[in-house]
Amino acid sequence: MSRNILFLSKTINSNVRRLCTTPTPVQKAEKLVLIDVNDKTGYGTLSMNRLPVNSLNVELFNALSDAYDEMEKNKSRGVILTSTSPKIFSAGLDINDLYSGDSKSWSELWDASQEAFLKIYDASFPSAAAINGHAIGGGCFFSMICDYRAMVKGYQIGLNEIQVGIALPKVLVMIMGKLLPRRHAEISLTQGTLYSPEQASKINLVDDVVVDKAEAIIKCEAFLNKFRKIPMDAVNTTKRTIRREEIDYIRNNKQKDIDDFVKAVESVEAQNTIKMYYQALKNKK
Ligand SMILES: CCCCCCCC/C=C\CC(=O)SCCNC(=O)CCNC(=O)[C@H](O)C(C)(C)COP(=O)(O)OP(=O)(O)OC[C@H]1O[C@@H](n2cnc3c(N)ncnc32)[C@H](O)[C@@H]1OP(=O)(O)O
Repeated sequence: MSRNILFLSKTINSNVRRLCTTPTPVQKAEKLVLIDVNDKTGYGTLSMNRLPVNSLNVELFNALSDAYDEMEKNKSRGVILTSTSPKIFSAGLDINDLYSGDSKSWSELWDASQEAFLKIYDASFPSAAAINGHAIGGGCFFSMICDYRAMVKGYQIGLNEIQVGIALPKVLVMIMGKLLPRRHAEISLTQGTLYSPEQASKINLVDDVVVDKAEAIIKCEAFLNKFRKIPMDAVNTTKRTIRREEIDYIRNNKQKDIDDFVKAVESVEAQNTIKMYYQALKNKK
């Protein structure tokens, strides 16, 4: 093919691609959390759908909160939290927002994250995480606040905030400190360790290691089924006793917790590290 024809063919192909992919104004935006309720079991599967990596921003936090509100309204028997991505549960906070934000946008981000945290952690039904891919930073955290975790082999999980340059927010420390044996929590939080599912299961970070998403869903359903014969009021009262410290901390210190987060993100050291981390992520290909 001559160079001119090759150029023409590339141009046509790229125009056709553009015509096929450019959304028209009438097209609806994709929902950030897809809800699928199983009529037989009464369980709702909530799939995070902010592709490619389900990075957590205000809109995704709000969509999670709204989905939980809907589950509460419909008297759900349980939720399975997962993702539509074939290989990522969630890559944590949106690094673009950490990199390019300001104190107002970081306050809004943390405010929305607190709301989503409370909806999930203080829900009146159990949540099980089907971790079908990498669960990093906030992605790991949102699986940790579910009542159960099944994770697919071959991916990584952990709270790596320290590597991104952010001092660990208090509620993350509280929850990891309760879930993991003390020594592992300390190492994990201060070094930002990422684990394979097999390693994570040895330190209580995940409950079961599975081969694929289908098996993760089966395990989650089996976990939720355990509550079918137990009165939910008794379960919820007990759960709230266990979780009171973290819930009260956020409810009673909302603004201080937001201020602490903003302070941690806006420090010069954190911003330099976030910038380097962001650039390394973009240059890795
Ligand atoms: C009240 C309390 C509530 C608490 C709420 C939350 C607490 C949160 C606290 C902590 C902060 C964090 O979460 S910091 C973020 C930590 N996350 C990470 O470090 C993950 C970084 N990403 C990766 O390691 C990898 O991308 C991956 C392993 C997740 C996937 O790798 P893969 O090779 O499959 O894909 P790419 O790396 O090519 O990524 C595709 C695409 O996505 C962009 N990307 C990835 N991660 C993020 C992110 N976190 N934010 C924004 N964008 C992200 C990446 O740059 C690629 O973009 P381009 O295609 O444009 O290059």
